[in-house]
Amino acid sequence: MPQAPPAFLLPMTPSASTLVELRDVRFGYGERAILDGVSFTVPRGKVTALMGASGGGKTTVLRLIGGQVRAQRGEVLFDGQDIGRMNNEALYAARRRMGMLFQFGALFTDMSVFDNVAFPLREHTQLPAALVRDIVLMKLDAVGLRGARHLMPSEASGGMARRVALARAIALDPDLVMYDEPFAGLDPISLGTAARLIRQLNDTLGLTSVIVSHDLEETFRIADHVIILANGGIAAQGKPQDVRESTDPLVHQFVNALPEGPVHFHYPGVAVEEDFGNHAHGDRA
Ligand SMILES: Nc1ncnc2c1ncn2[C@@H]1O[C@H](COP(=O)(O)OP(=O)(O)OP(=O)(O)O)[C@@H](O)[C@H]1O
Repeated sequence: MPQAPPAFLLPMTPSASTLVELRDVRFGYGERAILDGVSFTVPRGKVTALMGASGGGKTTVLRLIGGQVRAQRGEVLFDGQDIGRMNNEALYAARRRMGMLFQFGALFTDMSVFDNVAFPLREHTQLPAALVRDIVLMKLDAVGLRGARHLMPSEASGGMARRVALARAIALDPDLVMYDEPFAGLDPISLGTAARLIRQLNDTLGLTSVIVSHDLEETFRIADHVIILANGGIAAQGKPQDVRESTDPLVHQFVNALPEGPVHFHYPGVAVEEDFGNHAHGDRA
């Protein structure tokens, strides 16, 4: 009997409803696995929130999708193609379809708001200056900052800077936008504005959004799909309401922000009675 070809040789057909899929992914820095056996899908056209305790590997998932790191096992599919098996050319092409907004969305401080948003267009396209100008103004308009184009980043508030970074992230009309902690450090009003903007841009521009955030309330409000990472795997995924009502102890601890539960407050170490008053270990710290 002829043997079936190995799974990775089978052609992958992009799914109409899924833009990103992780299948049984393992990844660790060094020996320690940060993610082990992680599988989930990011539905096309929706806002997906990736949540979980600090250090649980959320940013690492974004880096796997962006191809900054490669899975040590399993597959990370973007529109049906395995990011981990792409050559540099294919990877750059895939990345051009992704907008990334990392923590505090660092702007180039020596460039105006306009030039910050124009940067990816000038860098990655041959568009004439007049068209670049129109696109930049359109993107700035989408985030409510067309009038602020001449400002330097130092003249913008934290919330405004975040919106400029967002305009820059969508400059090349990506299919996917990934946000790492888009609400960190924002006051409640700017936070609400940023959240609504993410939702609105997702829907009006036909994007797919992935948000890594610790802000439960705001994130649950705007997300269609929530994935909770814990202990290297997926603790829960589904509609925000379903996840909120989960009876799983770990998910319950997380969505109710309880200090104790399956996720421990203490970093693993020797027992407290072994550590205090015992100088035999010879620890200096
Ligand atoms: N470049 C690196 N080298 C070694 N370890 C790393 C590196 N980057 C991250 N880690 C470790 O990997 C784990 C997961 O990090 P990651 O940033 O993905 O978590 P996170 O869920 O995004 O955390 P947070 O919510 O605090 O941002 C952490 O324990 C972190 O210390």
